[in-house]
Amino acid sequence: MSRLLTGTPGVGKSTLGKEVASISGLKYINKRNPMMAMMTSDCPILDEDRVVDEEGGVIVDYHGCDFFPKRWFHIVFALRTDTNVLYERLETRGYNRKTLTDNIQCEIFQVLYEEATTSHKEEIVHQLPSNKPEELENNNVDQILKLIEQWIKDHNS
Ligand SMILES: Nc1ncnc2c1ncn2[C@@H]1O[C@H](COP(=O)(O)OP(=O)(O)O)[C@@H](O)[C@H]1O
Repeated sequence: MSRLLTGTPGVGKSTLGKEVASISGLKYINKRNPMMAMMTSDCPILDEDRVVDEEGGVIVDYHGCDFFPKRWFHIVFALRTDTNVLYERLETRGYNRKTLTDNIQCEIFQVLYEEATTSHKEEIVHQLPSNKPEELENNNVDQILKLIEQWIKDHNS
C-alpha cells in the first residue's frame, strides 16, 4: 500500500513524512531513495517490486503526482502552507528570487493540490495545513495515521 505526500517545496513533506514513518513503521521514500528512480529531473518512477515487498507499505514524498500512475497511491496527502510562512521558509533555504517567486505562485494557485485532485479520485486526496509545529505534532500525524487505519479497515472487510 502506498501513500503520497505532495505539496510545494517547503510545505513540510519530508518533516512530516519522516515523523509518520518513525511512528508507524512505514518506509519513507523521497527522490534520494533508491526505490525512486528519476528518469529526468522531473519524472520519478517507483521500483514497484521493492515497494510491494515493504510490509505495511510506503509513504512517498514528492512535489507532484502527475507522473505517477494513478494505481500507485491509495491515499494522497496535500500539504498547504500560508504564503507568508512559506516565503520565510524558502528564503531561509537561500532560494533565489525567481525560484522563490515560482514556488510562492505555485502555492497561491494551489497547483499541487489541483494536480492531486485531477490525477486521483477526489475522495482519496486530503488537504492538511502545515504552518505551525502544533499542526504537525498534534494534528497531521494523527490524521494521517487515522486515515490509513480507516483505509485498511475498509479494504480488508
Ligand atoms: N508544521 C510545521 N510547522 C513549522 N515548521 C515546519 C512545519 N513543517 C515543516 N516545517 C519546517 O519547514 C521547513 C521545510 O520543511 P520540509 O519538511 O523540508 O519541506 P519539504 O519537504 O516540503 O520541502 C523545515 O525547516 C521544517 O522544519
